[in-house]
Amino acid sequence: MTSPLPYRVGYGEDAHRLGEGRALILGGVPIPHAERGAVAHSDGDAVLHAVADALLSGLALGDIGQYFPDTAAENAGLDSARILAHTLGLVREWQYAPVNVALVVTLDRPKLGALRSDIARSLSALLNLPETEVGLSFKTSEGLAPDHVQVRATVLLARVEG
Ligand SMILES: Nc1ccn([C@@H]2O[C@H](COP(=O)(O)O)[C@@H](O)[C@H]2O)c(=O)n1
Ligand SMILES: C[C@@]1(CO)OP(=O)(O)OP(=O)(O)OC[C@H]1O
Repeated sequence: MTSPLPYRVGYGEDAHRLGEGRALILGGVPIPHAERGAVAHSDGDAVLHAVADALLSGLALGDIGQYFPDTAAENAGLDSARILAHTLGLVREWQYAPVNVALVVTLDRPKLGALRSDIARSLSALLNLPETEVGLSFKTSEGLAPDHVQVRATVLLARVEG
């Protein structure tokens, strides 16, 4: 399976409500001292969900909910790294590979700046990309949406031979 295009662009988003008693995991990194975490069927890693959706959208392969329904008991508490690994497998089947990713994480609290390199390193390992190809922006909602985490992700995919 492949397409004639040498490059394809993908875009994904995810948002989760923040609730007490939940861990906040972003890009595979548990965020220390987070007062609230993502309320979700899986582990709620909105970064990995947005990146996986961006990869799928770049190849017009739908979205993660089609592959990992939130109605399936076996997906409860799912490690989102498994969603990303499955998605990367589909990308490889289509003979593409990610070239770079660019993300915007909107979260009022906690501040994430001190964790930028931890999150970039984790994403770089999960995506098999150099850290220089993982762009991370953090934004507050300026108090407009204090009860949720939102992530937007773009990815460039390049066709690979064989
Ligand atoms: N969770 C967050 C949100 C933002 N930051 C950093 O704060 C700076 C100001 O953000 P604004 O939304 O007010 O523009 C900016 O440098 C962000 O990187 C953060 O570290 N963690
Ligand atoms: C990941 C899945 C599956 O566990 O559930 P959630 O963790 O709720 O996440 P979401 O981004 O809302 O949608 C995809 C789901 O199918």
